[in-house]
Amino acid sequence: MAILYSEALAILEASAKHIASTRHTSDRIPARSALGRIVSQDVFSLVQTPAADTSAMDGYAVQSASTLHASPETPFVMRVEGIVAAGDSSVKTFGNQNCTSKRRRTDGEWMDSHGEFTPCVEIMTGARFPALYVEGGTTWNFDACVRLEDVQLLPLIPPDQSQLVQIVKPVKARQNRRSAGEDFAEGDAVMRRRQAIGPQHVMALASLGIANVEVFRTLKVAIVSTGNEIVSPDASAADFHVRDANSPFLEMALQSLGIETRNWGVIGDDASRFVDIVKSKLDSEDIDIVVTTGAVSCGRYDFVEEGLAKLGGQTRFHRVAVRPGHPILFGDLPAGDQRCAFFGLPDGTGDHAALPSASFDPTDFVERSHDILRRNNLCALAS
Ligand SMILES: Nc1nc2c(c(=O)[nH]1)N[C@H]1C(S)=C(S)[C@@H](COP(=O)(O)OP(=O)(O)OC[C@H]3O[C@@H](n4cnc5c(N)ncnc54)[C@H](O)[C@@H]3O)O[C@H]1N2
Ligand code: MOO
Repeated sequence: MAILYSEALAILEASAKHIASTRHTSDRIPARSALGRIVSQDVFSLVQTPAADTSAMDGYAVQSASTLHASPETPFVMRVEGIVAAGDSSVKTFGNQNCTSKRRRTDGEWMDSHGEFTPCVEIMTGARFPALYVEGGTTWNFDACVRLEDVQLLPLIPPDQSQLVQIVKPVKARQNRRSAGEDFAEGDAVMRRRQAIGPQHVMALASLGIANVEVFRTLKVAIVSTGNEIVSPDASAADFHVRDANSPFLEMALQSLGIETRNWGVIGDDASRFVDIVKSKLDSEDIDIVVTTGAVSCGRYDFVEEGLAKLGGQTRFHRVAVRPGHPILFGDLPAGDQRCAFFGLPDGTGDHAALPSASFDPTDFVERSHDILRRNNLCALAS
């Protein structure tokens, strides 16, 4: 007796949940090998990046407030006190020769109201902003960067060849300054559970020093074709043979979802041989779902249900009141000390894409198990 489609879905859901809950679901793997994998838990940043305020441009770190009156008519002149590049922990000052403070031009032209040159520091893109700079009792806060292109170099001044630079418009507060934590602050979510890892995530994780991620285990699906008449696609085939078209289709369909597949080959219409092969394969490898094609109808050689029982498996449903795909069988069977899911798909090429999820996320697994029915065009309920 066939059961209703809705009943089949309910059974599938309950069994899939049960199976999923008894199997280990996630792996911890290097982020750099995790492309396409699904994270099984939220990933949070433990640090901030950038780690410190950095310059977004090559130019000069200046105190913006002191440049307020810069204009083409009244250029604002600064003396370059040092240089800082990405990777430097502090400013390299030009030393005594170039850094003697409070030098004055006799005409006072390039001095501030105290008769001193305003300091600045040459800064490279990505360099940390210099800390507060104290010179002769004055504290300078280099809060902004003026681009190299917006600065004019003036002739070096003897005797120590100090470099003076001038600008002709004010610099805005924090101009060209990237804030610490601008990309990620400490505690920010980098990825959310069930997100697929893309190249951009690998980049973000790398920038935060997160080397390993917890991902849902990739589902492993074993595929078995049944039938004495079935031969491999590359075999020479007599007119009573049928080339195995189902397993290549299933392999490709599953692999396109990132699922690992194992092809256990063609097994003739022989329940005992089926039992031996499936048992020894399940003993040697952790498989989540076994999918067979053929041999689920009611003919003399349709042995799959019998084979499943001999393996200690249980049929949860066999035959759903829908066409095509009417004789579909679903159950589970022992696999080591756990149980794995079992789908016995009916015959014909192409009309059954058993497409469970790429990952062993229990919720996803259930949804994707439904797809096995849906993609079989089983949605058209038969009466
Ligand atoms: N008396 C009844 N007979 C059938 C019924 C029924 O209710 N009463 N249901 C029919 C329906 S519906 C279907 S669907 C099929 C299901 O048959 P099986 O799943 O048992 O499949 P087989 O008999 O093994 O093969 C049928 C057909 O498909 C070809 N085949 C099988 N495997 C492959 C493969 N890997 N690659 C290519 N082709 C394959 C096989 O050679 C047969 O031609 O049962 C109806 N019968
Ligand atoms: O159920 Mo069958 O041919 O109708 O797939």
